[in-house]
Amino acid sequence: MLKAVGDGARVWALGAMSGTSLDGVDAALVETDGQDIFAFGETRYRAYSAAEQKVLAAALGRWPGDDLADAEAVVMGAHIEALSGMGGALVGFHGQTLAHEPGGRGTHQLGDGAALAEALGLPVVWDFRSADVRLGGQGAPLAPFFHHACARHIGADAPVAFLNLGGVGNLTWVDPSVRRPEEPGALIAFDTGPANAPINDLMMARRGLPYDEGGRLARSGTVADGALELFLEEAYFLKMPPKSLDRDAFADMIDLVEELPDADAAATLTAMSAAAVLRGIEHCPAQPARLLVTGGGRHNPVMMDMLRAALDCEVAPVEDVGLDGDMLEAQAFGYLAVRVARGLPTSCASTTGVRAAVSGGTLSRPGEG
Ligand SMILES: Nc1ncnc2c1ncn2[C@@H]1O[C@H](COP(=O)(O)OP(=O)(O)OP(=O)(O)O)[C@@H](O)[C@H]1O
Ligand SMILES: CC(=O)N[C@H]1[C@@H]2OC[C@@H](O2)[C@@H](O)[C@@H]1O[C@H](C)C(=O)O
Repeated sequence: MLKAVGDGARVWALGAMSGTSLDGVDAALVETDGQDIFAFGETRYRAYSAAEQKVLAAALGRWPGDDLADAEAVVMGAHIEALSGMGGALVGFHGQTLAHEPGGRGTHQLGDGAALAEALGLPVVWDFRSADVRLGGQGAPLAPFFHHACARHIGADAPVAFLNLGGVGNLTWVDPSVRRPEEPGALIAFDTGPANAPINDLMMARRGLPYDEGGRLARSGTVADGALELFLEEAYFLKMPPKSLDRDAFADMIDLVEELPDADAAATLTAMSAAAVLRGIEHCPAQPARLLVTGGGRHNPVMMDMLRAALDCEVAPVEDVGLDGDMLEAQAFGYLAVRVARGLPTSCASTTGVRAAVSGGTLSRPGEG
């Protein structure tokens, strides 16, 4: 099987992502040779229960060596359930990010790829971020090489940008005329700032709800310009890419809206996330023809309207070009797994700041352990 993965032919790869919002595991099949995308296949979503989310939330900020047995059992159990029986020639297993300090202690994605390979009977590529960090990179974002393939897959003939609005936001500017993602000029990518995480935290603190469904609370409020201006003074926005963030890097921004009524606070946090994207676009070489939005934030019409009001380009969910915004990250790690199995790079200076293009990830085969 691995020979087939290694020989350059197209294969079906199974990708799995458990994002920073701790909602569940996304799993998706993608057919690729590690360069081009040929087809997208079955997808699955396995939600974490409230009890599992609690275990994972308690593990956030922890590092290898800490007692993480309960959290690891949650991550492994959910992935085995999600991925079993889906098929594919190999698996790309992101794991659950618990901590991310690329300039400090490193980056930590919980999950044991060797154990997953045993459980599924398939080769598993995992620990995608550590090698990049060891070589001086941010270890994130890693979806950009996949975004480059997506831009070519959808037939983009001008620069286009992908925006993922998850807990954190990340932006990839792609010039599809540059054939290989690691070539100069092909990509610029970085985390824009907070996206949904602060809004979710506010909703939980004030209303006991996980998120602002449809942006309804924000829609009924007024943006506090003073708080927005203070937020935009954050040094992060002036920093040139590449740059990346931990989920809670902006947790203090909730203090900026502490005195505001609920609706105004929600409107202001939503405006902050949109403004962070605008600042991000200013770091791109040119305004993209289109901003294609993926991740849960594309379901928030207030956030989408704020982006449309601030940007000159078309702002559309990735569904408009036939992609699946709930599964793009899972597909990305399936695609990246094939690149790792074939020794192709998964990040480079313009995506993570790594010294030289690197193929980041560990390959574990069943029967090795
Ligand atoms: N209908 C909706 N209305 C408003 N917000 C929504 C809606 N659906 C999802 N969201 C937001 O999107 C979030 C989930 O986004 P997503 O699944 O992309 O995050 P993630 O993949 O866990 O994060 P990351 O990409 O940072 O790892 C929810 O927590 C919520 O804030
Ligand atoms: C360290 C880590 O897990 N980062 C995530 C997180 O979620 C969004 C943003 O922050 C991005 O940097 C990254 O995920 C996507 C999938 C990426 O690597 O492209």
